[in-house]
Amino acid sequence: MFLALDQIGLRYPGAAQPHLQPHASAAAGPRRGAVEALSLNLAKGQIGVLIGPSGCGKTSVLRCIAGLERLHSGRISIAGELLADANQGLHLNPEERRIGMVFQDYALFPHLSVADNIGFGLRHLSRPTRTARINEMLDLVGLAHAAKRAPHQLSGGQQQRVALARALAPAPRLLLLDEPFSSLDVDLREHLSQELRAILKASGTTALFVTHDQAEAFAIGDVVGVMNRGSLEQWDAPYSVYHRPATRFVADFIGHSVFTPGRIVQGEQGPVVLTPVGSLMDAEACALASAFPGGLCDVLLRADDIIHDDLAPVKAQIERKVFRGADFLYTLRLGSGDRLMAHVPSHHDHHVGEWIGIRADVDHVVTFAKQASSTD
Ligand SMILES: Nc1ncnc2c1ncn2[C@@H]1O[C@H](COP(=O)(O)OP(=O)(O)OP(=O)(O)O)[C@@H](O)[C@H]1O
Repeated sequence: MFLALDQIGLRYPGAAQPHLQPHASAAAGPRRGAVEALSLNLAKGQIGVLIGPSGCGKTSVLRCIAGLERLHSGRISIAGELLADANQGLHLNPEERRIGMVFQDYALFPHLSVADNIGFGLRHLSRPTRTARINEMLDLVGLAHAAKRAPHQLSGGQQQRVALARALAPAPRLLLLDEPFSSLDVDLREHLSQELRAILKASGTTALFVTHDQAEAFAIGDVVGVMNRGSLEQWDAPYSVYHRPATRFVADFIGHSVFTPGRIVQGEQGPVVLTPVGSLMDAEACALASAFPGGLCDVLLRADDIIHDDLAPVKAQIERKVFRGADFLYTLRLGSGDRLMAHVPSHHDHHVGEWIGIRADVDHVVTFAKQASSTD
């Protein structure tokens, strides 16, 4: 693998990090670090994305790779070259790693033109080579017309593209991007995330991107990783992270979903999960009844899995609704008391308190061991 993180750990000197262990007690074991035994791989040219709640350690992982933090444990290599190894006490300095970084604040030099910003890391090159590379980067990010402008004469999105071009200009082996679009508005972010992916692919750049935004993660990443409390809970294709969450945390964190009580029984064509919204089948991947005591489990039901259907025998009462443009996100309560969520096209504008017909249309049945409270 091109980029390999092997069981890396990071502890900030003197940091108590109490919120990393909200229920900490002597029985909870040793103090957790900001990053704990985290492993991941990226192939050359792949784009990886890390997402997770605030404080879970995403930025810390990037800082370890960049060489801004020393590893407490584990090792990091690029193309087989060790950059850091806690056991050997090896730690290459950031400038020795040939890694580019793009941050949330574009950190452009205000007194330099766009072209000179992009050429900043190329001062060791001859003038013609440098100019050619700057022009190549300007074309890549679609800013050839703005070469002579100052950064303040550009929009936020354009400035971020200059920052990207500047980071790519020295042809880093790896590009790290830490929430580069977080100060931009939603429409622009969506546009830029597609553009970023195209630029990274066109230049064959291997990249690791950090974001809070799931839509952005899915739009950009070849591989998406979900972090929780310093650990990586899943590192997988975006489709799998959404449809085949490896842990309950990932299932809960990604998308709008609830866990509802279910019971797995053996049907003629494979396991069937009995739920308050009907029987679900996924012969290929559903857990067997024997996976849980008595077949009792919690079933993941995403808002996309619940279809509003007036003719459906199962009825649910609308508790809350949020208008999202193309659809409403309804929070529904069944007669049994179980809660569900549903994305319903916005022309189905029902009132809070109304009962509507629903049915489940689940392609991938995901089950977990039962927990005491399974409705939220
Ligand atoms: N320099 C530091 N010294 C001590 N603790 C730190 C330092 N930097 C980060 N931390 C702690 O390490 C943990 C992980 O922080 P990090 O910034 O990596 O998380 P994050 O997932 O990137 O969060 P966010 O999404 O809010 O940026 C947090 O508990 C944070 O408070």
